[in-house]
Amino acid sequence: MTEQADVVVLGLGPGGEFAAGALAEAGLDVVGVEAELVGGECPYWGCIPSKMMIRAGNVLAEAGRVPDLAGEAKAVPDWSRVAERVRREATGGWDDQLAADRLAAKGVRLVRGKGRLAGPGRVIVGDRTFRAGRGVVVATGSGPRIPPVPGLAETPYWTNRDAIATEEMPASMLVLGGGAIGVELAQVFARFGCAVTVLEGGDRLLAQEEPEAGELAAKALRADGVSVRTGARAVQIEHDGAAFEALLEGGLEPLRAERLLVATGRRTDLGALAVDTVGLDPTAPAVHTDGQMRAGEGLWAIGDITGRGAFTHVSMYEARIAVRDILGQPGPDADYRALPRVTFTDPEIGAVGLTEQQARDRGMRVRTGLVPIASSSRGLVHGPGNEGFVKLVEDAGRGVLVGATSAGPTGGEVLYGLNVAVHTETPTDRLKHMIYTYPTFHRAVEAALDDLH
Ligand SMILES: Cc1cc2nc3c(=O)[nH]c(=O)nc-3n(C[C@H](O)[C@H](O)[C@H](O)COP(=O)(O)OP(=O)(O)OC[C@H]3O[C@@H](n4cnc5c(N)ncnc54)[C@H](O)[C@@H]3O)c2cc1C
Ligand SMILES: NC(=O)c1ccc[n+]([C@@H]2O[C@H](COP(=O)([O-])OP(=O)(O)OC[C@H]3O[C@@H](n4cnc5c(N)ncnc54)[C@H](O)[C@@H]3O)[C@@H](O)[C@H]2O)c1
Repeated sequence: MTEQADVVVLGLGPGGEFAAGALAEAGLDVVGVEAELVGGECPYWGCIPSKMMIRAGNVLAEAGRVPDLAGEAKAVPDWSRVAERVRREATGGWDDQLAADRLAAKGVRLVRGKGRLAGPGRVIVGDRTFRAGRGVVVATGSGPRIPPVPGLAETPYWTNRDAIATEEMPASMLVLGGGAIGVELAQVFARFGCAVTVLEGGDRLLAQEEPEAGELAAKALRADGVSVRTGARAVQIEHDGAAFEALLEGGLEPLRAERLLVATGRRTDLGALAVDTVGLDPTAPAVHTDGQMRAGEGLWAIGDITGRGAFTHVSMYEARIAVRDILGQPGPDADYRALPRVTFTDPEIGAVGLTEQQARDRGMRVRTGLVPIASSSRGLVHGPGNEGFVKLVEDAGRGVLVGATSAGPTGGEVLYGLNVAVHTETPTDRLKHMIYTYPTFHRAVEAALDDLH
């Protein structure tokens, strides 16, 4: 027998959980389908536990700066404290009962299981079929992309999930991929005494950001003892029961490590969702949507599955738009010009909008301004750990910022003002004539504006 609902939300990660709750609170009959844990990747194996781990590593690094600034401090890393905090405070022991109860309190009917589409407005979960009167929201997120390196699939490699859940700090770890996951976790593990090597196939870390950001990340990782190998690819991976061995392109000396973390990007599986039953391409890497997150008649898609940036804030942003649209409330289209992101290394690397190269590739006449944090008053005050920079990218034709990077001790927080500037297209001439608090890290923005050339 087909069960009726107004809306079925498929996947209850940050976007799906928000959408399901908001639609139910608005009075709709909502079924939320979740295959694993209500809350998705972010609270259990992503943002929250990884940032707790990073916080712990940063405290150790700060302790290491005490002798230069304040006297003596002895910090003895103990991973069990971090693992315990991740277990207790972040993930509740990887138990989603609280989240499930919260959703139920909002009126959502939670259905546990793997769902798939079965034609317009229809979702199958196990032996149950649901018919959604208003529509279906697809919010099934992404999983790790495992590269086809010979031998890798047969080894007990780690993904982010194993690295986040580990109770033991390995003696050594090889990280495949120098993107956000690779660099954040490499630094944490190194700070807890693990001998880490990052193998990045491209010519720099954080390839989606400014080259200066990749250089800074590499310098920071090396300072923590990480071996950073860019332009390096494994051609064969083996595991002998005790350790991994990676044979490298070019016949370079093989690398051995106790653990191997695969952090080479994310993937979606539209085939498994049977998107062909609603007329979409099951081989596509993402679900294409319009500005109101519509992917078809009575079909919305939000989060990692839309391919607009694998970030929790993108998923939540898109969820708000979809909720509004489903409720028939008018609102602006999704706008990704000022998409912000922060890589939570120490120093933090915040960025918004376009990189210099992306702006040039779009045919803009570009001016850039760049100032190191260390040369600012606040950088001087801060002392050790003051590495970073502010880089601005201006569309000189329109006199507005189209991109910016703020790297430094609080780079992610400094980003906020730049995010507003790019989003609102505030003329750079107006930005130049405002008052910047002294002595803050964000005051480097004023100097970078003066440096535009
Ligand atoms: C290590 C790590 C660190 C990260 N750090 C940050 C960060 O600091 N900041 C940030 O913004 N982002 C970060 N991210 C990215 C962030 O976690 C994701 O972008 C975000 O979780 C995506 O949300 P989502 O709503 O698309 O769904 P997801 O969180 O991917 O959840 C999707 C849910 O759908 C369920 N599902 C999938 N298929 C089905 C199905 N067929 N039926 C039923 N349920 C299904 C899954 O079980 C899952 O619970 C990090 C990711 C990782 C891995
Ligand atoms: N702070 C944050 O907001 C945060 C933190 C972690 C993850 N995330 C999100 O999760 C996404 C996934 O992170 P990620 O780091 O896995 O992916 P990524 O796409 O950011 O980086 C993957 C890297 O792996 C490299 N690579 C691919 N195949 C390789 C191979 N065979 N050998 C060596 N290198 C290879 C790529 O060149 C790339 O630089 C990010 O793009 C981001 O959206 C966000």
